Amino acid sequence: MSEALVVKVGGSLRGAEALLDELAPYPGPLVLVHGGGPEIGALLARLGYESRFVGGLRVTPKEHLEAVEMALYLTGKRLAEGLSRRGRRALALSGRDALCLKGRALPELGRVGEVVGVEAGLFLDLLEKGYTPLLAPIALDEEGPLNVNADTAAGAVAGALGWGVVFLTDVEGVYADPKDPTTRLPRLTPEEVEALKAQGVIQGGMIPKVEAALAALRAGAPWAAIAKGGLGVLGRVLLGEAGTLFTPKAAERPA
Ligand SMILES: Nc1ncnc2c1ncn2[C@@H]1O[C@H](COP(=O)(O)OP(=O)(O)O)[C@@H](O)[C@H]1O
Ligand SMILES: CC(=O)N[C@@H](CCC(=O)OP(=O)(O)O)C(=O)O
Repeated sequence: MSEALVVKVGGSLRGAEALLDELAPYPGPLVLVHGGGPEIGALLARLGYESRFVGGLRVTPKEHLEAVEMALYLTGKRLAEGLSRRGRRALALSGRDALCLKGRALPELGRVGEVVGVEAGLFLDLLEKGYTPLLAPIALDEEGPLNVNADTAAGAVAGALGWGVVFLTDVEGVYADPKDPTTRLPRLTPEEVEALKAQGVIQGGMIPKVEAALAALRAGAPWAAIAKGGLGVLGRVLLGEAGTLFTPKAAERPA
């Protein structure tokens, strides 16, 4: 239970003490990627901006980008402090640090991007020195910063490292009925995901999450899982007792 993991910490979970209590003592190496959707939305609203989402992605005009970064970076620093206070020394970074996330713009969404390059060596160097990297999902292209969905960023980082990835969120996994937590699907293959998307079962913020899980597999991650944040979740995911597990083929299980 000390496998190296990428863990994505989702919007609804930040500030939850239980999550920090779960992540801080995890015995293996962790690279963390955090979101900040609610914080970004709140800051944009205070500035009088409204957000529009397309396929679960926030349309980000250039004039919104500064607020997106400010909200994400404060979120990251708070998380880093919380983990560090619990004995896991964490450094809050973004793709602008050491140019560690390279992006490609999706111009129809403004300054939104996908990830095309990950400087995985930086994360390994920090881990070797005893620091846990905690990454905000901002990537760079030649014009500057891009707002990347945090699930997308986590999937790319997991692919580059070749590690399993757990997307922690506010639901137990993918549900067959989006409103009914008793309908959690314990495992999904890429083919099954496509069918659920076509049926409209996978909606909203769950779309970039499952797409990130599948992208991680394509990029080299051995497995990916979506699970609800809380005490004990990482161990339960690794035992196959919690969450929705994604593998390239139905027969494969995490190590
Ligand atoms: N089939 C589904 N199963 C579970 N949740 C779903 C499904 N389709 C859509 N969702 C929604 O996706 C949300 C998780 O995505 P999101 O809010 O973006 O989380 P996070 O902020 O943690 O990244 C859930 O709270 C739920 O409302
Ligand atoms: C392009 C895009 O949608 N970026 C996201 C980045 C933060 C994020 O993904 O936060 P959660 O994990 O909390 O949803 C956004 O602006 O909300």
